[in-house]
Amino acid sequence: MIQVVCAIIEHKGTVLITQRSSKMAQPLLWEFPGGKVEDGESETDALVREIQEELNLLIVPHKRLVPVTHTYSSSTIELIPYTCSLQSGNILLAEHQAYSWATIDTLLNFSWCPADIPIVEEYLQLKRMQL
Ligand SMILES: Nc1nc2c([nH]c(=O)n2[C@H]2C[C@H](O)[C@@H](COP(=O)(O)OP(=O)(O)OP(=O)(O)O)O2)c(=O)[nH]1
Repeated sequence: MIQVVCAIIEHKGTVLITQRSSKMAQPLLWEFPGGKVEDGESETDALVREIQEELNLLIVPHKRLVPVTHTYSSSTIELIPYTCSLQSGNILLAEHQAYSWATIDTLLNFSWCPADIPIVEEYLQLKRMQL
């Protein structure tokens, strides 16, 4: 199974979400940015590396949420989410089509990659408990 880490980057009451480009797998769907964990790499090292490469941002991972296993037509992934904070950098999109700093109450309005939906739901539940 392919392990994919993704970052829920929280900043000023919003979270960063990204739209996959037409050339990527799951084209034009929205996701939490991240990517595959390489051999010998920790989940959090992979996350920090991917966000630097894809978005030019330095992040700090915090809480690991519940991983989601999802089977797409060509492969099965384990998608492992972490809440993260932003340390520094300005967004430069290397691969994605678009990004949005989305407020919590708009998250369900986006067309998500299917594997992300349980993660969005868990995250919304966490946020409601914190209110
Ligand atoms: N990064 C990321 N990938 C996701 C999410 N949800 C989801 O289903 N995926 C899928 C899409 C891809 O099939 C796979 C991750 O591939 P990727 O293309 O983002 O990873 P990568 O940057 O390491 O890829 P590569 O081009 O180096 O192979 O996981 C998500 O929230 N974030």
